[in-house]
Amino acid sequence: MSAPVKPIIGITLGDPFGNGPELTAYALADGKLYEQCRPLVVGDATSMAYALKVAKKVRGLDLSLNIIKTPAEGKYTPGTVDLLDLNLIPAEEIPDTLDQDAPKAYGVGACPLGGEAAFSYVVKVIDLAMNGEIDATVTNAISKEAINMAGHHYSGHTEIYADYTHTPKYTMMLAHHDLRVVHVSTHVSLREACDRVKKDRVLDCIRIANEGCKALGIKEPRIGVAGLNPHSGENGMFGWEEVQEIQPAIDEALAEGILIPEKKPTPPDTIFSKALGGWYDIVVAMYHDQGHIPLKVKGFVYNRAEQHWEAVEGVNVTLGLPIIRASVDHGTGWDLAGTGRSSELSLVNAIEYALQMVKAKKEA
Ligand SMILES: NC(=O)C1=CN([C@@H]2O[C@H](COP(=O)(O)OP(=O)(O)OC[C@H]3O[C@@H](n4cnc5c(N)ncnc54)[C@H](O)[C@@H]3O)[C@@H](O)[C@H]2O)C=CC1
Ligand SMILES: O=C(CO)COP(=O)(O)O
Repeated sequence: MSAPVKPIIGITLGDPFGNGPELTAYALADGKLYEQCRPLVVGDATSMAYALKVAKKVRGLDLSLNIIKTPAEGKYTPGTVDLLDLNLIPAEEIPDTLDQDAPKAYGVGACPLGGEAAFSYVVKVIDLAMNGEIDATVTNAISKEAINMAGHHYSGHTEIYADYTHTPKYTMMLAHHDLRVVHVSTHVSLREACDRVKKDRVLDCIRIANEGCKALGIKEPRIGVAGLNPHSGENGMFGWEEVQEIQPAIDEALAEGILIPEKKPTPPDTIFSKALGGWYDIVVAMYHDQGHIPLKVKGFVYNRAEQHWEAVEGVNVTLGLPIIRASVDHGTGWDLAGTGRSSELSLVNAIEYALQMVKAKKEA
């Protein structure tokens, strides 16, 4: 019997002056990954080649680069990084500090060149997935400032993916192992976020959260729905959104058979402690930081005495798309990018999540 065909996971390099290239080198240095999938990097050969040299210098890793034009040309064997080269970053644009004892941060930060390249990698990987040439996509961090400097007016990957896949209803999920959260709104001001707490959007997010958990193989997802105001408003004393918008959305979701154990908005200050205690498979948060802060408090662990991040874990998944997208949940890490001292855990988590979704999709 022939071995099953392994899924191709398209991984974008992210901003070429950010941490994506070196994290990709570290994640792909794990030969075991190749037992489960065929990783295909979408980016620039110049950036990847420099990151491989950093990986060799800092961690002693010996990886070779296979520059290809189509996914079919990949070797997909441990020790080789297969890269679809979009050829947008000239080698001389990459600050080279390899002759020093420890490589220094690029120090370039957000710029139109990096933004244009990062945006192009994302568009390319979406295109490959939409055409069925790859099975899932995983993204490294882009800088919102840089893509906007390059003239691409999006607030992040989520909106780019939604636009290029023509998806009207979607939401951002963050996950740290079994702790998951989706967001009613993301990159808008806090004032605007409050205005966006509307029954229809909350209901859409509950439905997408339910389907998203099923896409991860969870048969009967249990959903916690956060309130917006302190103590969920105390029946209008501290705001009416729970009464006027969130409860009606919950009632409709319950009528559709969706499992919301508490049947009402849960006070936001305790919902994540309950989620950690196993009350829900996923939480619906009312705005960006309500969901992001608890997930990053759990996933980002800083050792102040030794002055370094011990863990930067967590995954960002866009739910509601016709294709699979999982991502690191940290940013470009400008202060460390280029030094080889960033942690690849979040990228490894994202690849694992993408594989879990590919498997659940096949079994559905
Ligand atoms: N997934 C994405 O595409 C995201 C992109 N961003 C972008 O990243 C840029 C910088 O944003 P910041 O708010 O500074 O967040 P950041 O996550 O880049 O950095 C926050 C802190 O975490 C550290 N850090 C980040 N990733 C790390 C890793 N893998 N290993 C070790 N330490 C790590 C950084 O060095 C910094 O001290 C912005 O332009 C923003 O648009 C921010 C969040 C997510
Ligand atoms: O900035 C992020 C989370 O705050 C990541 O957003 P995107 O996944 O949309 O790029």
